[in-house]
Order: sequence, then C-alpha cells, then structure tokens
Amino acid sequence: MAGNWKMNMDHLEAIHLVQGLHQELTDANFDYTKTEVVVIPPFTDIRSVQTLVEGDEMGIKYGAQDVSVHEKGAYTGEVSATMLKKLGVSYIVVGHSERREYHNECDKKVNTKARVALDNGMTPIICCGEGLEVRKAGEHVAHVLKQIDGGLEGFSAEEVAKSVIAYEPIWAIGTGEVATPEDAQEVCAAIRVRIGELYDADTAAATRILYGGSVKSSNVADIMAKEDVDGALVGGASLEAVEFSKIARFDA
Ligand SMILES: O=C(CO)COP(=O)(O)O
Repeated sequence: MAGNWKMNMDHLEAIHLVQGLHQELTDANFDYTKTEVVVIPPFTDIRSVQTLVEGDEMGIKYGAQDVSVHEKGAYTGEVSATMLKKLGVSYIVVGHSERREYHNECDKKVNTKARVALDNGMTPIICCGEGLEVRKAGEHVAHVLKQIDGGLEGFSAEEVAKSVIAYEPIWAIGTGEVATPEDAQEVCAAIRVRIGELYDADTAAATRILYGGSVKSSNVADIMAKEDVDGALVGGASLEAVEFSKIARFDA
C-alpha cells in the first residue's frame, strides 16, 4: 500500500503525518510482514522521514516520486538515484501520468528511469494508464500493454519480478471517479498475462500490480478482493493518517 503525496506536505507536516500513521498502525497491531506500507513524499521531506522511520524503527518504508536519468553533474534541479539511495529510499515512482502529461515523459524515459532505480538497488513503481478518450474508444487494454512493453524493455525476468506496476486510469485520478473493481481487474489481469508472455508464469505471479485512482478506505476492500490487484497506489487519501491506516488495513 503506497501513498503518493504528490506536491503536498512540507517536511514538518510530513513528520506529523508519518508519526500519526505509525501510531494508528501500531494501535491496530498492524502486521507489516503481510502488507508493506510505503509513503512517497516530495524530495524535500525525505531526510525528515528517514530520520523518523530509522530512529523509531518504524515498519513504514518510503519512496521518491521521480529520479533523474543522469548519474551526476550539471543537471540543475535534478535529483540522482545515488542521492536517494543514501537517504534509504526503497521505491521510486516512474512514469506517473502527471509526469507523462506535464513533463512529456515517454515510455523510453520511463524505461530509463526504472532501469536507473533497479541499477541502484531501489524498486521502481512503473505507472501506466489510459485517458478518458482511450477508455471510451475501448482501447484501454492495448494502450496500457504498449506502455508495459515500453516500460519493461531490456529488463530481465528477475528485474521485472522485483518491480512494481501501478495501473492508474487517468480519468479516475483525483476525480473521485473510481474504476470499478472489475475495470481494475480487467487491466491488471491483462498486465499479468503480458508479463507471462514476455517472461514466464513465475515472473508474472511474482510481479506486484497495484491499482491507483481515487482509492479510499470505503472502496479499497472491494478493489483488493480482485485476484490480480496486489495493492494500491493512493493519492489524496494518503494525506490523512487515520484514512491511510484504514486503507492499509483493508481487510481489518
Ligand atoms: O495518482 C494517484 C496516485 O499516484 C491517485 O491519486 P488519487 O488517489 O488522489 O486519485
């Protein structure tokens, strides 16, 4: 269960939120061996989150929302994978639809960023998903599979099994409009089948596939009940400790 904070929460608010989340999960005797809980704050919060999580030995993990394709050097405004690794980052979101749309990130760039994450010992959360027009035209599965083919290009079976895929239909992001559990299952299953075709059945079974798009505590259980949905990438509802802890405890 991953919470993508997007461009919300300064570092002081981040400390408050992570403490609150930890408290809620501890009170509920949360089992981190069953469900991984990941917060994905803005870059400026990561050092504070690291100090908190490591200092209090919390079971919560944390990630970054992006990474540079470059190793180091004259790239003003960029943040490298080695910098993130040094901060104890476990996950890096790549190819979120907001980055594809506002920063013109194409499948090739998403693929390179995922490669950079893996090469530096972190797990990419590779996002894919269709817009409303594509969905209306009934081309959503083909659209997403093309993103998957491009995103995973050049990866070994082992690398794919270590990676996380997040299916986020753009029309369901931040709109309150949730894909039905059946919609989520249809595409997540198609992604798993494709990984099986590109690699093998074991790799397909091992790869974690998340659904994202207006996930809340009130709808998470139905989505998680679907066979090919292994978790959720949560935006707005991850900004509130009680709500996100309920999402993480979807079967409680
Ligand atoms: O984009 C998302 C997570 O990456 C989903 O955002 P919302 O949960 O706010 O719809």
